[in-house]
Amino acid sequence: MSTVIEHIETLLVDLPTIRPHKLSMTTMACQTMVIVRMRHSDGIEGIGEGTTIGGLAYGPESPESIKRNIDIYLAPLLVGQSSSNIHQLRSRLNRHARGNMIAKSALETALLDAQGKRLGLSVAELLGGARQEHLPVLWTLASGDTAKDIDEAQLRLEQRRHCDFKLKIGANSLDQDVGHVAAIKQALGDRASVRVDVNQAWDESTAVRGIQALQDAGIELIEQPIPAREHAGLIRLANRFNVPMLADEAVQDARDGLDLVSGGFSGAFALKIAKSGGIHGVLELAHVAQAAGVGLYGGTLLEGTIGTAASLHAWATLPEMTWGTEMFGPLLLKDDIVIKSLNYTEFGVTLPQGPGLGITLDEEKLAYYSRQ
Ligand SMILES: O=C(O)C[C@H]1C=CC(=O)O1
Ligand SMILES: [Mn+2]
Repeated sequence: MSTVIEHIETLLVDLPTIRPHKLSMTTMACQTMVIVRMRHSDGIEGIGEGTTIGGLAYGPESPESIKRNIDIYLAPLLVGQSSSNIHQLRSRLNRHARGNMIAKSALETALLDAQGKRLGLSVAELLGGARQEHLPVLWTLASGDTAKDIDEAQLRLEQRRHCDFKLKIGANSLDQDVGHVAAIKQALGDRASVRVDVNQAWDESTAVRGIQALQDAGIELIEQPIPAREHAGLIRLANRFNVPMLADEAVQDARDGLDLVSGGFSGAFALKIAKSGGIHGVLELAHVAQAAGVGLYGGTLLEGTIGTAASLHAWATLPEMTWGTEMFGPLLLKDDIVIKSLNYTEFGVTLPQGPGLGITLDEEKLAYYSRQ
């Protein structure tokens, strides 16, 4: 008899951050992850993670909606189904439930983790094999204080932890933001690549002024300067400036990617398993980008170790990414819920080894940080 999905459990896990993390739409002191535990009839458990930023501040799914929608709508679509045909299970979820991409991503991760454990293969091997085992990782400077950000960057450089930095701007006035970014770039000089993420905070005319000033200050990449839906505006900005644009909230999946490139967008796409409903969806977007000559960037919604590992297995199957990755989520958290944390060395992270994700839950820590 074939293996079936027997039970799906979801847990809300709250982990404090090492310092306040200030974005244009929220300031985080804690990260909430939805952890999925999926038990199969052969005794194997697959784990997955669905995580967003700042409750409902970042996007239309909150941790609580992810958990409830899995429990009430998505899990019943999977329980009793055969475990191993992941494409069929994805179609079933998409046929019966719209949206909920983060929830779907968490479930697909758990399916892939279980299938890998069953076959004795890593998730990257299930996807055809890893082309890279060590991926570059940037760090986001977002303490809200210029001097603190400079100290943090110097330390990360000395530790050989990170040499690329992304600054979160858009919460303050344009002049304040430009002053902040230029001061950090000047302090770090050629030792570091400095990029910004505006998280949709500007309108197009503010963006024109802001990007010109940031380009003059030596900033290397401008992420999502204007609202997600303004594709035409993002294309205009990409064509107007030498500094490249990185589409993040504007590009959820392959369809968005196709719209942008067919409209004349150039630059790069931030890939996130959470935006695209999981690993297969995000690889579809990556393939559109590759075909169109758009650069790749491995993005995060600040997931913990499970979601970060799942993303790394996906990125590992791609050729070297033009803009590296930002898979630093676990480093922003004070503690972890896994036995062995990811290994960050030499300005990057190593792909975890072993069957499935290569990650084992720490039951005590999980119980301690889980919401009652
Ligand atoms: O890119 C985003 O919009 C979300 C996230 C990634 C890094 C970070 O600090 O926030
Ligand atoms: Mn972003």
